[in-house]
Amino acid sequence: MSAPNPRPTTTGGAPLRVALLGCGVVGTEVVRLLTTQAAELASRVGAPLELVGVAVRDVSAPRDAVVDRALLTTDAEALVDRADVVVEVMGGIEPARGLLLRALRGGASVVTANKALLAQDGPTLYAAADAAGVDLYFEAAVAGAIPIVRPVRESLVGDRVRRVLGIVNGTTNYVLDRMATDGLDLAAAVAEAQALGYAEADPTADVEGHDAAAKAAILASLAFHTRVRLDDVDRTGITGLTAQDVAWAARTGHVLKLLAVAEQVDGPDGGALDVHVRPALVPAGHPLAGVRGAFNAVFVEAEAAGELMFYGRGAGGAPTSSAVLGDVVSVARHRVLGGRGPVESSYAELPVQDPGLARSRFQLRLEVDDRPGVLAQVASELAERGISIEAVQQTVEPDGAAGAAVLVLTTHTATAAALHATVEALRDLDAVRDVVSVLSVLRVEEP
Ligand SMILES: NC(=O)C1=CN([C@@H]2O[C@H](COP(=O)(O)OP(=O)(O)OC[C@H]3O[C@@H](n4cnc5c(N)ncnc54)[C@H](O)[C@@H]3O)[C@@H](O)[C@H]2O)C=CC1
Ligand SMILES: N[C@@H](CC=O)C(=O)O
Ligand code: NA
Repeated sequence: MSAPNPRPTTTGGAPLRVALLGCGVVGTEVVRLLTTQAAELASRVGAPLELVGVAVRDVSAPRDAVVDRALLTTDAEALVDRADVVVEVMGGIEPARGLLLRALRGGASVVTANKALLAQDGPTLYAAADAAGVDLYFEAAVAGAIPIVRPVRESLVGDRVRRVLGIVNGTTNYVLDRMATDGLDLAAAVAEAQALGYAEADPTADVEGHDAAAKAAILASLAFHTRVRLDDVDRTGITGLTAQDVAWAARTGHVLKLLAVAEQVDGPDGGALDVHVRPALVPAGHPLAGVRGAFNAVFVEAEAAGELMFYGRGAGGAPTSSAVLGDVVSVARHRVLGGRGPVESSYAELPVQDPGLARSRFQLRLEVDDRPGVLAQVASELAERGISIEAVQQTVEPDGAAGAAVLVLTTHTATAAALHATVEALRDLDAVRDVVSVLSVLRVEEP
């Protein structure tokens, strides 16, 4: 028989009071798990979890039957004040920020799925949690159900992460997948993602890359022990992509994905961070290319561990509620047993690199005059700026303009600044009718 636990309990087995802020797609599923798994959760925590209230905007709005209407309140502050654990799934900056600060300063532990808030003002929340000696957990904020915050913050903390590559937005992955496989247009695919509960309240946050940028900032902060904020992330969404871009990706052996990338680049004093979100051409054989629908995946390259991939459902009420409940159990256990979990560290304080200095391979698609000497002119503009060409493909499209050819150039690694200067110069050439697209190509590390 094992010895009795010598650590003091803070509750003596009394129920822990849980307050839920927000009862939408995720909140409803959190209520379902708290209700249907109550007995098992109590065993895992060492004390019952009692849902003491659910803060909503409108108590009379229609709700899933699993939500006990007697728990609904519009007085979120009063609810926060009588909770041991506050679960925030309302989203947005205010009033979520004020409520979570109130909770932390009052000594409650906090679980949140709110990546927008963490990426904008995480350090204020972390400081409040530190000052009060309580937990602030947020596994659901990055890649939904996939355990990635905990692995990066805890499991890999003894290693040195070099690069994190993520498909971290389910909506945009769903949209790109539907465009590639079913020929849907962007608006129709976004409407489907909204109906399935993947999209943010304002889906612009998804398609313009803000949601992925928030997750990139959180992952970069954890992986590189540096405070990276939303504004530090160089961001491009998917609204500029066309059906042709998606089709050409396939023709050149790639799949178009919206990637969130955080990488430590070499340089003096430990180097700098390149943190960006942008559509990228992923070679069809890379594990990230096979991530379909609303699934997410985060590919981590670490010095000792090598390559790791975390894959699963990154959006949707039920998957996200799994991550929320995992955190609720962790913080509740800490309250029962005493102590708190690992906290953020930002000792490295690496600067974030100027986006113009970021290096990538690129693919340019041009519409050019189909006549002798044009390829040489184009190649000379690249050479003039030190950009080396890896591959060239030229075709005359059956439905193309008269006398025009499509030229697809893939470059070796170049800086974004050199590439953009080249694109401007190409646009000025008489023989170049249009620079139709400029896309990054994922750099694949040799094993
Ligand atoms: N839906 C998903 O797949 C995922 C969502 N998240 C995050 O979870 C959070 C919630 O997302 P969803 O449930 O999808 O959003 P939702 O829009 O379905 O639900 C949010 C709920 O909070 C309520 N709310 C907003 N402000 C309020 C206030 N001041 N007082 C009381 N209630 C208020 C809204 O009326 C709504 O019912 C967001 O931070 C989101 O980014 C994270 C991972 C996945
Ligand atoms: N809107 C987000 C939800 C999860 O964070 C997404 O589409 O991934
Ligand atoms: Na997660």
